[in-house]
Amino acid sequence: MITFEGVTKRYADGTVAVDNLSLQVPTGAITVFVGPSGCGKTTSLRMINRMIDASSGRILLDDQDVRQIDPPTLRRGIGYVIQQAGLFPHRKIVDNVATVPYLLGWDKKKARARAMELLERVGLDTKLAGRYPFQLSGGQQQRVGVARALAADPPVLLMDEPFSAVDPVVRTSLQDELLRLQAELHKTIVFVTHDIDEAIKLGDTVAVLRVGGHLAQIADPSTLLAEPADDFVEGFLGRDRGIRRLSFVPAEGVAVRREPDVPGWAVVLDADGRPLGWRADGSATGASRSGTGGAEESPGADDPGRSPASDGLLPFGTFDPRTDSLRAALDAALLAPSGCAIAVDGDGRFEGVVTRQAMDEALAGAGARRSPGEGTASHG
Ligand SMILES: Nc1ncnc2c1ncn2[C@@H]1O[C@H](COP(=O)(O)OP(=O)(O)OP(=O)(O)O)[C@@H](O)[C@H]1O
Repeated sequence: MITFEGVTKRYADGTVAVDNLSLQVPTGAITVFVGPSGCGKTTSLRMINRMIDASSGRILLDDQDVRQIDPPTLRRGIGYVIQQAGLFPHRKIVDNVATVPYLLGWDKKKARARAMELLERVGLDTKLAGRYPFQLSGGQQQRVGVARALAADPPVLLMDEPFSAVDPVVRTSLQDELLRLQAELHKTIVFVTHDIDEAIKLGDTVAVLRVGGHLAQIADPSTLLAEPADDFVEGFLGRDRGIRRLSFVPAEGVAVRREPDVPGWAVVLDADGRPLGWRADGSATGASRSGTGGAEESPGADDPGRSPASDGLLPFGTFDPRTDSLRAALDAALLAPSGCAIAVDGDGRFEGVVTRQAMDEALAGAGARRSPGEGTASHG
């Protein structure tokens, strides 16, 4: 746990970057500091590892005031990742990653072995180990930056806009990779961004700051979207809050009808029981059977030369009620001409359909729930 207790930072020119900030960063989870430019995010982050010292107040790492720990010792337990990775240009990738182990006096072989392991962990081909930073793409360099921060296995990771210099596609994959890593490593991560969507995707807890280093609100993303504390937070969250919040409501509560049809429409399955598309009732050319597991089978299902379109099938959307969010279920419904989502298992096999009424009820239920900790659906 990292605790800010009435922390203020006044720079030499009198600028108050952070003003009486009090908040808690829970152990083993991702806490995001988000807010507009100049609101004191970076200053707050850097006070944790004492790259900047607070003017007043205290920051406790577990129960110890960071001012009582000398900076090199403190930073050994705190990984740090910055925008554009900040790699040493004249060191090979493997040696960049092994920087902290070398500083800690590990022998070269052990430090390099650790570096290779970490390159794999962050999704990089170990063949890149012998290259120099300029020979890597921006996204690859960011992954190296994350690997380097993790090298000495610090319990705390500080990440300052680490993904903001890469294009949106690479950024999404870096975010996904961080969530995957965190599910294994359970580090205490403080992540700074000005992008509210990134904050909502990555944060277990999101602290919204306003200019002057004031805490506007701290909450889990679902609560933040449902109950912004004031107009500033509401404006910063942007539009579509209601829809975005559905990402945090699990789809498992949605009623699934086991039969493969709804009034006017039938689901057509292939021989393995995977959906091929919707067919309007009355246009069916195959034998129409109903009942659990008795979906209508497409006449062209086993013929790879025949596309669903050539069988007159219409688009469909699927979701897995065990792992997906209500937003994914709603999206699946919106993709279908029937207006109904198709539930599938982990192998993509048909399980049932969600009638429009069932979807309405699920959405109404989601709207009624306002308490934190309501959902465990995966982020995004
Ligand atoms: N060394 C400094 N001396 C004086 N003022 C500073 C110094 N560093 C930062 N500031 C000011 O402190 C305020 C907070 O800066 P900080 O970098 O913490 O904000 P930020 O939220 O991280 O901004 P951004 O998103 O633009 O990076 C800003 O007004 C900034 O100009």
